[in-house]
Amino acid sequence: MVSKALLRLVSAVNRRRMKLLLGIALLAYVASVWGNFVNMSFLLNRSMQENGELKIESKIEEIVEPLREKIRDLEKSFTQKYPPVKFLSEKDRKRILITGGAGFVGSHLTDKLMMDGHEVTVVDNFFTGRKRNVEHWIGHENFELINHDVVEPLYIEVDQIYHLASPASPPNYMYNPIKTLKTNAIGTLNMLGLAKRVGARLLLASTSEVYGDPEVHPQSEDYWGHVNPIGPRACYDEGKRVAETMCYAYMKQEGVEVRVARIFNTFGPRMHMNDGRVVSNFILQALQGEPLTVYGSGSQTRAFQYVSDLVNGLVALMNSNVSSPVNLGNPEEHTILEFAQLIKNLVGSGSEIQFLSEAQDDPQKRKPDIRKAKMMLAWEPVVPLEEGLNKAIHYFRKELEYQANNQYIPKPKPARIKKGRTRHN
Ligand SMILES: O=c1ccn([C@@H]2O[C@H](COP(=O)(O)OP(=O)(O)O[C@H]3OC[C@@H](O)[C@H](O)[C@H]3O)[C@@H](O)[C@H]2O)c(=O)[nH]1
Repeated sequence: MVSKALLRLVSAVNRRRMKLLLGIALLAYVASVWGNFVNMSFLLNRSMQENGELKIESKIEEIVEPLREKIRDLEKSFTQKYPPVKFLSEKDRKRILITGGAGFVGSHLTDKLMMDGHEVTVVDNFFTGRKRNVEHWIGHENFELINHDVVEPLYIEVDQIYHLASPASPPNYMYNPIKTLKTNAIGTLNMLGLAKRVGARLLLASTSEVYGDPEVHPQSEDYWGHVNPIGPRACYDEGKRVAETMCYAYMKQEGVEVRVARIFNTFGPRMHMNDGRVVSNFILQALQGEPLTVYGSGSQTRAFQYVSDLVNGLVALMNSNVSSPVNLGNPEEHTILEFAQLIKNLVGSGSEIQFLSEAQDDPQKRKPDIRKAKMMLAWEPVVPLEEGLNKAIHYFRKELEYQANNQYIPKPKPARIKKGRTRHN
């Protein structure tokens, strides 16, 4: 009896304990489920938040990255790297003035003389020259750019003057004939005056156009030429002829050291898109699928030199002791029609060839006799025509892209005389 009662008591106690234990276990379970739930929702919340933050961050990144790039570009332009420049001792370093130094030929000459280690001052009135042609030197300690018209006097200390300032393409020099005459006459007078004052040597960039429409072929330096003094080209032809006359008057009367380069047709990168000469016209027309405009029958001939050959010739002449005129050109002669075909092929263009009326007083044949330059300067052109043309084509292709990005594509200028009165100063 007693044992049974005891057993009941123990099991009753156990039952209660069991219930208690079960209760506690249940509570613990509920607590843990609740805990997990809270944890999970916290994690969920956090990941959602992180996700949102990531999205915002990537959005910000999208906006900021182009700005960062702009800052990097600006920093680069402040710490500009220049093309490599040789070091020259004080004794060998010259102070050189290049008039028309921002133009097509002038800017290539600037590059050469800067890279050779000289101090170069470029003077340009930016009629046909462009700052873009020399912008890669701006800020360099050996370089200076002056916006100045050579028709006005210039006072500066220099050892050598390369006098290139003048429009050179027929449409440009015919645009304002009086200004062309003033530039070549008064401009050259001013530069010779400067050369005399400071004891500098002056090289005149003369032209094959002093031979006019030649009756002698090929043209050597002793040919006096066949120029129409009142024709549309006279402002340039006669302007350069009088510039040559002035050089030799200053040499004989004042002892100024002069060099005269008679430059034949030249082409290459940095010709102006609006230049209007045959090479830039044909290349631009071929690249844009427009007809190649041949003036006259296309049987007139020219011989074209690449600009780097010319620049080497100019420097060789300046530093030589040859004071009489020297032809600088490539004697490989072609008809203009052959030339149009060659450019069409090199560009791979389907453009047609269009024959327009002949330009007045257009020289019918031209080819330099370069025996003098070969003998006295040990100079001759080395860049083959096709190689030079491919470089020019590459340049104009890039220029067209550049212009397209800037929403402006100029059309080549036709070599026609402007009617009516033009302004000049
Ligand atoms: O679109 C054109 C442009 C020009 N031409 C012809 O191509 C020939 C060459 O003409 P350019 O205008 O290139 O040059 P030009 O030979 O007439 O004058 C040049 O001579 C030598 C340099 O001193 C000067 O750069 C420039 O005056 C000319 O017969 C001209 O009539 C065309 O058939 N089509």
